Order: sequence, then structure tokens, then C-alpha cells
Amino acid sequence: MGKATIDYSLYLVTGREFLPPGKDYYESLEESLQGGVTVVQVREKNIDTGKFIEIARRTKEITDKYGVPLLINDRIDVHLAVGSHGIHIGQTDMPLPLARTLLGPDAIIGLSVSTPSEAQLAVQQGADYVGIGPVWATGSKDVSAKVKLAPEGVGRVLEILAGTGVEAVAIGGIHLPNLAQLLHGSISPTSRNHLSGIATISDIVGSPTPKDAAAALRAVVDSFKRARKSLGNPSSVFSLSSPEEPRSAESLIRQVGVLMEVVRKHTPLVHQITNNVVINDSANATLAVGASPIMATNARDVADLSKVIGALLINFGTITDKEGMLVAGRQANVNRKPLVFDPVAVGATAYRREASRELLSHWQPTVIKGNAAEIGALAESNEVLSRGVDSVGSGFTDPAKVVKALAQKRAAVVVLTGVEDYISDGEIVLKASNGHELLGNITGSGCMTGTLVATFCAAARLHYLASKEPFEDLSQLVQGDMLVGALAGVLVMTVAAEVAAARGDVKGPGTFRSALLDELYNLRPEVLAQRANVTVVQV
Ligand SMILES: Cc1ncc(COP(=O)(O)OP(=O)(O)O)c(N)n1
Ligand SMILES: Cc1ncsc1CCOP(=O)(O)O
Repeated sequence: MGKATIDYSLYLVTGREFLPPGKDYYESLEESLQGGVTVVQVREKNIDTGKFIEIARRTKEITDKYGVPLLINDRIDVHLAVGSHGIHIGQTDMPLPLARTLLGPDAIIGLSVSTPSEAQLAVQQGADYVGIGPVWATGSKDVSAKVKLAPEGVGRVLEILAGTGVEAVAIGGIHLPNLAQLLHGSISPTSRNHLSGIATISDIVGSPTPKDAAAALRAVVDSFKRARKSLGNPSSVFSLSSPEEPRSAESLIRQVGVLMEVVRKHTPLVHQITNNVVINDSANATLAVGASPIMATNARDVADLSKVIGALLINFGTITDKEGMLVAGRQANVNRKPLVFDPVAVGATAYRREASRELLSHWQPTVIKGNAAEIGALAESNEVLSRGVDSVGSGFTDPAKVVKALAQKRAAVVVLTGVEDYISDGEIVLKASNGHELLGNITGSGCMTGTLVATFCAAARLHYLASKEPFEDLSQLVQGDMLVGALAGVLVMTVAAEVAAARGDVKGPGTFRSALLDELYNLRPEVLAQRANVTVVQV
């Protein structure tokens, strides 16, 4: 019959034990197919062969009715007995070459992989597709001994598969609220390969309304795939929001001016979970540029807030409320609000490294902002070390390359602060050379920059939504040009600092600190445009 062509967009793995009480398996299956499931795998772990064959046979009658391919978990005999399209096997099941010999070239054979080397072998051995996982913890299978890949780990596997023709679905703990994070965060850093779809048990099987559950997941996956296809293969995840103008330094500076006006006109609410040292200065900086700060940290508070805020800043300088950070960030993704992550001193302790890993596997940041030591730690470079919250040494040999690579790896805009600031969305790199050395003499100036980046990312989103038909990409985590938002935060802070430092009444850090607040308040787009020193760096 020839090999089936499979659309892997929404892959249902069955699990009768997860059905809601009273829900019939076949009824649930049929509803999920009506909702848009594109491929089904019958997975039965503790069942007699006769019963397995019976379930697979009846399942096939239903999948055939909807023209959806059927695969069988592990069991070649059941596959042969019911004439399904193929099998899915794991690393400890029958070896793939042997399964291929037994089944012939036309059978679909999928293999579970967790690492790039397993993916490499899957390609060599002729797998048709791979199931990459577990992405997150799940109640549907005991994966306690397995590394949870998170979107970034899925991306590392996708890198290996690029150009091989082997398709990939991710599996494990995938639900509607983390789906967009997974799809975007797993785009592979260099080749920009992406998932063909997602596999799930409980999100569909556990639902009392599987048709709706499947339709909701399918809409996000379809939307993501459509957007990736229509854009070719852009290296910036934010290119999905198609920049308004060519990205020259002049046009970007002009757009920063527009965002300054947007903030003053719309006063976005900027939710900040930040450290004890800078709460007051950050709130005042937000007010000074015309936005409104809210500094809630409690997990019970932050979910409701997410619907009304313009953007979220998560600065983990004193990591007092990690639960609040986890919930707020996830909600920002769900509500498609910009999320700025400031991983203060992330390289300084094992606890911080672990906390950052946990946060970044739980949500997808829009912007990551840090000094050289922090960016170095996230980029896994040991070129720059930290001493407490500060960087030591003279910085990266090639900072532009580091920010661009990290932006690609993390599918986020990356801002590296220092004497010169570097900003990249993974496509272009900007160098901004404003600021004043007095910024280094007041505590929290880096944190305030993070605050302003969040503020202007909120403005970038508002500007986008007001100026165009919002594009219908349900999988897109944010709408608007976040590169411009990040640049605006950096420029407003550093240009205001220059103006403040030049004032006759500024005698040192104390007077500078108050003058800075005044100049943030007084700064106008024309002055910013005159002083902004931005260049596009070729990498
Ligand atoms: C699509 C998909 N991906 C991964 C798995 C897991 O398969 P395996 O590793 O063989 O584990 P069990 O399913 O047998 O517990 C899968 N079933 N489907
Ligand atoms: C079979 C399997 N393999 C890796 S995780 C997993 C379970 C996926 O179930 P859920 O979608 O409910 O997390």
C-alpha cells in the first residue's frame, strides 16, 4: 500500500486509565478525532494480547472513518494483526533495524529519543519520526529517573534532525498553557528546525470534552506551523511580528521615540517581581517614564494580575518568591504578555543556576537582560566570571557573537549591559554606546534598566495592537517588535544618565541618583534621538 504520509501536528497517544470517570474510550477517541487529532497511537501497557488486538481493531475502525493513521505502541504482532500503519518503539524495545527488517520499508516506525546522540542513531537507522521527551514531568508515565528536556533540550535534538527528513513530535507534560512556550522555545538554535507536532495523553484523554481539548491544541500548532511556513526560515523568533521598517540604526531610534510617546499616552501597568534592594528605585523609574509599576510577588496574586498588565519583569536578585515567579511567568506566556528576565548573579551560586534552569523550563522569556557574567553563565561561556552581582575582567572578546548566539539558543531578545550595551534578537545585533560611569556607582542601575526594558516592551505590544490588525498567530508568545522595546529601555536609561551626569548640581552618586530620576521624567524623544549612539554590528 506504500508508506502513509502522516501529519504529526496533533498526535494522540491513548491511555484508557486516564479517562474521566464514566467516559467511554471509543467515544472519547471519536470526539478527539472530531477535534482535530491527526495521528493516533494505541498504547496499552498491562493487557492480554487478545484484548490489545481487540482494542486496536476497534480503534482502527474509528481512525479509518476519519482518515487518520494508526500506530501501535511497542507491539509488532498487534500491528500486523490489525493492519495499522506502523509502530512506535522506545530505546529499550525491539531494536529499530530489526523492526524494519520484520516490517519492511512501508511501515511507519517511530522511535523515542531524549538526546542528540539517540536522534543521530534514529536517523541512521531509518526512523520515520521521533518522539522527543519527556519535555516536562507528567503523571501519565513514571519519568522520575529521566532528565526533563524542557523546550531548550528539545531544540538540541531538533538541531540534529534538521534536513534529514525525519519528523519530530515532543511528548511529556504538554498542555495548552505551555504549548506556545514549547513550540517557540524548541526552535533549534542554528538550523531553525521546528517540531512537526506534539504528542499527548492526558490533555486530551483526561478531558471530559476531548473534542474541545483537541481543537484548542490543534489551533495553536496549526497557527505556529503556518507562521513558520509563511516566513520561510527566519532566524529571529520575533520576525513573526514583521518589523515595521528596515532595521537601520536611524529607523530603530525613531521607533524608540514612538514607544516613549506610547508609554506616556497609555501608562502601561508593569508588573515587577524584583529584588529587595531596588524595589523603590525601580517603581520610581517606571513612574518617571510615564508607566505604572505594580510590585506583587505572591503566587496567589500574580495569576489574576497577568490579564491586566502590559508586561512582566522577573528579576531574581534576592529570589524570595520563586513560586510567584513560576506562576507569573507562565501566566504571562498564556496571556501573551512580554516577559523580561533579569537573572541577577546567575553564575554566582549553584542555587541560582538551578533556579534559573527551573524558571526557564517553566516559561519562555521575551527578553533576557544581564551583565557579562550573567549572560556568560546562561551562554555557558566561562570567558567572564562573576563576583557577587558584578562581572569581573574585561568582558567578552566578541560580545556581539555571544548575544546573537544566546538569542538564537533561547529564542529571546538578549540584552548585554556594560560600558557598551549589546542587543540581539538572533538576527541582528545592535551596539548602544550611551551612559555614564556614575551608573556604576549607584546600586540597582542594571535592575532599573530591566524595569525600563519591560516598560517599553509593554509599549511595543500596545503600539502593535493599536496600529494593525492583530495577527492571528495563536502560538505567538508576544506581538510587537520586542527588539525595539529592549533598545528603548536601554537608550532611555543610558541617555537620561548622560543628561543627569552633565548637570551642574550633580556632585556624586547621591545627587546623580535623584537627577537620574528627574531626567527619566524629562527625557523627550528629540533629545534621545540627538544623543543616541547606536550601530548595527555585523556578526
Ligand atoms: C510519540 C511517542 N513518543 C514517545 C513515546 C514513549 O515511548 P517509549 O519510550 O517506548 O515508552 P512507552 O510509551 O512504551 O512507555 C511514545 N509512546 N510515543
Ligand atoms: C508515553 C510518554 N513518554 C514520555 S512522556 C509520556 C507520557 C505523556 O503523557 P502526557 O501527555 O499525559 O504528559
